[in-house]
Amino acid sequence: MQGTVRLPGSKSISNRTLLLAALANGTTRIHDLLASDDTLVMLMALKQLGVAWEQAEGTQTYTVHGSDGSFPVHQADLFMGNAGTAIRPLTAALAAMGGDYTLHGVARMHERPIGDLVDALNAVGTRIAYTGVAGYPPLHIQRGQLHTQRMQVRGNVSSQFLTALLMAAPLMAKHEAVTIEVVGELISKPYIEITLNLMQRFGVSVERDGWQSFTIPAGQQYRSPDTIHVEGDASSASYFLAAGAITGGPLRVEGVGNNSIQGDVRFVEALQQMGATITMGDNWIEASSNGVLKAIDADFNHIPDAAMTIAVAALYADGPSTLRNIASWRVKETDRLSAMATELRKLGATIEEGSDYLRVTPPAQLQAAAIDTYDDHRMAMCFSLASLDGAALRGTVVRINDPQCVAKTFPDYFTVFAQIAEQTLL
Ligand SMILES: O=C(O)C1=C[C@@H](OP(=O)(O)O)[C@@H](O)[C@H](O)C1
Ligand SMILES: C=C(OP(=O)(O)O)C(=O)O
Repeated sequence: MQGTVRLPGSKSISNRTLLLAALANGTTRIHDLLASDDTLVMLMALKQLGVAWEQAEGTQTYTVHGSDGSFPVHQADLFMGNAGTAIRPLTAALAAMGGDYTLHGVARMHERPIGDLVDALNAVGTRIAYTGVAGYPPLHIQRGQLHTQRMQVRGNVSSQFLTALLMAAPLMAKHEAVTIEVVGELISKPYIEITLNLMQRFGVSVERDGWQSFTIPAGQQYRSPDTIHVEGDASSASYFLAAGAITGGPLRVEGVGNNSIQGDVRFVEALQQMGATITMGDNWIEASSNGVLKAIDADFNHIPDAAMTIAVAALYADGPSTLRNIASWRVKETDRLSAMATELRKLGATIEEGSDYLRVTPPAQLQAAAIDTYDDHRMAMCFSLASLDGAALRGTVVRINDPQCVAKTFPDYFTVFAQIAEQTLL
């Protein structure tokens, strides 16, 4: 498969930028915001909270009028879909502001943990209650009495809890510094770098001691940087880069490159280990190969989303591959370890599913299969790769059930995928 794909905007950067712009002093113009379910959830929530924004017609340029640290509306019932990057940061920001808010989402959102974040916040005086099952949304937030100089949060279930506290911290550090300590292990670390980078661009600096503690000096206010340009999504890039590696390519993605602040660009290191050739510019990445992929055995804790793409690319490798340290897969859009194991087996692979690892032994010949997607955009996108001709394989008939779930982060994924496939055939 050959060609060039212009990537949609990064989900992680889009939703962080929207929230920071909404909290900031001043007006922010955001270019290339991701258009998807997850960003729509954030945009609609901000509108309900009284934050004014406009979309320039026919573009993904948005102008957000910052509320200077305090949303105008103090009572709201907010639908968060299944967007972790919306519910977690908004919970912390709204709890810090105080008001009367409920946050809820789709059924799966009510099975995704949020207890470590709620514990961290309630320990310093916020009032967040569970209206369903303890530890999970829906949540009810009321006004509390804050004493936030020292906060503690666990980071072994999701890094988004630390991200949420960091982004809300300037609201709580008006007169005294706030220190956030990470208790135990922290997973998905590169996402914290995205958070700190964007906070910095909005004028807030954070002092850090490695991954252990983060101090937000008192008296800082988010200030609009005027303009923010959202990079292409590095996780979305992984499907096309893997397609280049599986088929020989070259396949190029535009929108991310050497200058990216997203940890998922490190997906290319895994492809390189598998024998692919990667070239990169400031704003593009290209993958090609000689059509033979090597098996890989690696820790994927730093790139949990893009790692799903490796699990499917492993079908084309020359032996068994092992993806380690991916327990967080179990609490995302679906139990991804179990879903991945079930669907890879349908294609003929031999799978060992551990509590926090997956071992994929490719079959001699892929079998045609109908793949279930579990309302998980990444299941739909990464299994599209199983339809490709590897060097040693003929194209396989893969049916993707319920493909519309890609709307979470990449609504026209299958149109783009089909365009590249057709161009290659011409
Ligand atoms: O902060 C972020 O933007 C994200 C962090 C990761 O979650 P965990 O920290 O829960 O692994 C990732 O899987 C998610 O898609 C986006
Ligand atoms: C885990 C994901 O999403 P969320 O931001 O909802 O956690 C994902 O996009 O793979």
